[in-house]
Amino acid sequence: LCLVETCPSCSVTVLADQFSPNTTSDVAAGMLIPHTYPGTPIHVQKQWFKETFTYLFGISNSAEASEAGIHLISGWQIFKNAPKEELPFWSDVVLGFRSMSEAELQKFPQHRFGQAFTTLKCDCPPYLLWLEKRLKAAGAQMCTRKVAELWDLHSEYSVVVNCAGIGARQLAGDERLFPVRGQVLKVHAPWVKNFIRDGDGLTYIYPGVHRVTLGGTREEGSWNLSPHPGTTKAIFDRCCTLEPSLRGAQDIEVKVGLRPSRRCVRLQREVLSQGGVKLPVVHNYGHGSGGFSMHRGTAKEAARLVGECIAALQGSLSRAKL
Ligand SMILES: Cc1cc2nc3c(=O)[nH]c(=O)nc-3n(C[C@H](O)[C@H](O)[C@H](O)COP(=O)(O)OP(=O)(O)OC[C@H]3O[C@@H](n4cnc5c(N)ncnc54)[C@H](O)[C@@H]3O)c2cc1C
Ligand SMILES: O=C(O)CCC(=O)C(=O)O
Repeated sequence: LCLVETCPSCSVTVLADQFSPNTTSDVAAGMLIPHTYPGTPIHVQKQWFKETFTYLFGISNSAEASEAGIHLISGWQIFKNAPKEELPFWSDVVLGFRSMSEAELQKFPQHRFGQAFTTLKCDCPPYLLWLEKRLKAAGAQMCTRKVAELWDLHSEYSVVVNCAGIGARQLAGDERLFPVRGQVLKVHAPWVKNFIRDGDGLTYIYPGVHRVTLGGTREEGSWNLSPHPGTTKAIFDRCCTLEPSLRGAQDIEVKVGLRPSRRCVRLQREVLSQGGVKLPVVHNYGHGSGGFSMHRGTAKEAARLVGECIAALQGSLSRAKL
């Protein structure tokens, strides 16, 4: 969508073997809480987060908010021990970041420190459907197709953007990309209004418009997409320790997704070439635990790189004419 908006003269086709609701992005809680990519400078990560926050904040303040599933949400991140950094790099991007008061901490007797703030949340299938609707309205084609090799696209398209998530491991032959399995529960508990996140990142309660997401797990290297019943019970018990009223939650649905993890998001141009024929590719994958938190910022950079590819193609065409 960002590409269509940046380069309205491009004709865009989205190829995917799975669309919503069958992608990793549909499993996510969709919270805007950044994770740190060790291989990317912090100022770049902050910029991606800020661009994403600003974009979604605009939607949350518009008449589209409900259909897009975007809303502000307030809550607490709590710690048993003092956090490594008192002020995370994103503390001045979210709204009203502050230390929790003693009175607030009384709700969490096992935790001694906490941060309170307001951030944004995307309700995942509705947000993805809203993006898809806007893309189609802008004239983009959606096509269900598994791509075996990026090169297979060279005769049909001038530039390829690779946003294949964990699928990029095979598609781009990238062994630095690995799955971090996450199991979550989606439950009906409409009385839960605030988010609660244990600072260890393992246990979280994220209320959305219709369902509350309870998490979670982070299992590096696991490709197993089947829910594990023992893990479901453990997640539920951990969340009930933080928010005992969840014992009354109903309609528990279990979801598993594979976070496409890497030291840094791969946002890069590459030119594939065979027998003198060239295919420019822009990679935009490896968002790990932060795909929602960073998506608009990384999409803007990917769209800028596509602009460079188009300029290079136009340059070589005019040279060929000369
Ligand atoms: C349990 C869980 C909770 C999460 N919670 C959050 C959160 O609260 N906040 C946050 O910021 N992030 C969260 N994440 C992370 C987030 O979900 C990911 O970073 C994000 O979904 C990655 O998006 P993507 O578009 O790169 O990948 P995907 O959503 O997996 O999309 C990749 C697309 O490429 C297609 N594809 C792949 N290979 C091929 C191929 N060879 N041919 C054709 N199509 C192909 C797929 O079918 C799919 O359509 C969570 C992840 C999990 C697992
Ligand atoms: O880490 C969080 O709190 C948000 C959820 C998430 O990003 C994840 O489970 O990967």
